[in-house]
Amino acid sequence: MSADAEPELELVRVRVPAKINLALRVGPRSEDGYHPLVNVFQAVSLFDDVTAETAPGGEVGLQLVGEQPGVPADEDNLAVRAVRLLAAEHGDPGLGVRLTLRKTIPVAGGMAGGSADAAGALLACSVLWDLDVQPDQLTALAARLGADVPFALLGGTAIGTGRGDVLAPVLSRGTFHWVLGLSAQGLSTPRVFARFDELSTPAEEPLEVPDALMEALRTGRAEALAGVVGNDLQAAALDLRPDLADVLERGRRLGALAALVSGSGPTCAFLCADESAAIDVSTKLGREPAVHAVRRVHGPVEGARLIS
Ligand SMILES: C[C@](O)(CO)[C@H](O)COP(=O)(O)OP(=O)(O)OC[C@H]1O[C@@H](n2ccc(N)nc2=O)[C@H](O)[C@@H]1O
Ligand SMILES: Nc1ncnc2c1ncn2[C@@H]1O[C@H](COP(=O)(O)OP(=O)(O)OP(=O)(O)O)[C@@H](O)[C@H]1O
Repeated sequence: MSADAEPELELVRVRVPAKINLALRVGPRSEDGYHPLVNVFQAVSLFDDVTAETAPGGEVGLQLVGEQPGVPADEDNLAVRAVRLLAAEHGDPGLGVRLTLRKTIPVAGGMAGGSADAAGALLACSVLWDLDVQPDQLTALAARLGADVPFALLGGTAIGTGRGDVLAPVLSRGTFHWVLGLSAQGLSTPRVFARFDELSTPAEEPLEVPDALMEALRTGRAEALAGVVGNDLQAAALDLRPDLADVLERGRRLGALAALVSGSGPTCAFLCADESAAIDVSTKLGREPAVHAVRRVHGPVEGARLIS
C-alpha cells in the first residue's frame, strides 16, 4: 500500500428510517400477484441501524441486538438476502460480512422495517467492500428485494408507482409531527393485500394522487395535509384487526388532526398540528390499554445514510 492510499474500512454503520404512507391508492391485483400502486411515502424519524464488519471469505453472519420476536436470524432475513444479491451482482462470492441489526422500527408494523434493513445492508456493504456501484444500480437491486426497499434508500417524501418502487421525489416544506400507536402483534402484508382483494371491487379509473395532497406538502401545512391523507388498505387492515378502529378514534378525540393505518398496518399514525400537540397526544394515547406503545416522530427525514 502506498503512503497516501486509503486504509481499508473494517466497519461501516448505516442508519435507515421507517416510512409512513400519506396516500396509498391500490389498483386491482395483477397476474403476477402484485397490485399497481400510487404510494406517497414519507420517511420518519424512527430508525434501524445496520452495521457491517469485514468477515473472512464468503461468510455472511447476522446478529440481532435485543430481543426481536419474528425477525429471522438466518438466510431469510431481508438484510442477508440483500448482501447476497449485492455480492452476486456487483462483487464476488468471496466477499464476507458480519451484519448487526439494531432495530427500533416495529416488526411487521406496516412501516417497512425489513425493507429498511435491506436498504441499509446494501449501502453498508457497497461501502465496506468498496464496490463500483452507482446509486441507480443500488436502487435496482433494492426493487428486486421488495416494493418498499427503494424508498428506504431515498427517504424524504416521494411518490412510488408501479409496485410502489418506481420513485419520484416530492417537494415538501417544513416538518410534520406524528404520533405512532404500535401494536403488540404484527400484520402480514400479503394477508392484508389478500383481504383487500376479497373486500373491494377496485375502481377502474386511473390511480392518482390528489392535487390537494401535493399542495399541502408544498406549503407544509399540517391542517391541509390532514384533510387529504388516505390509505386504500385501511379497510382490509381493520377487517383483520377490528380493535384498530378504536385506536384511530381515540387518537382523533385526543386532538390528532388525522388518524390512519400506516401501509398494511397495524401501526396507527396520528398527524398532529405541531410538536407540542404531538407531545400531548402521545402522552394521553400511551395511557390507552389498547395501545401497546407510542412513539413520537417527525418527517420527512433523509433515507439510508452512513453514520460511521
Ligand atoms: C403496503 C406497503 O408497505 C406500502 O408501502 C408496500 O406496498 C408493501 O411493500 P413490501 O412489504 O416491500 O412488499 P413486497 O415484499 O415486495 O411484497 C410483499 C407482498 O405484498 C403484496 N404486494 C406488495 C406490493 C404491491 N405493489 N402489491 C402487492 O400485492 C404481495 O402479496 C407481495 O407478495
Ligand atoms: N430484517 C428484518 N426485519 C424484520 N422482519 C424481517 C426482516 N427480514 C425478514 N423479515 C420478515 O419479514 C416480515 C415483515 O417484516 P417487516 O418488519 O418488514 O414488516 P412491515 O414493516 O409490515 O413491512 P412493509 O411495511 O414493508 O409491508 C417479518 O414478519 C419477518 O418474518
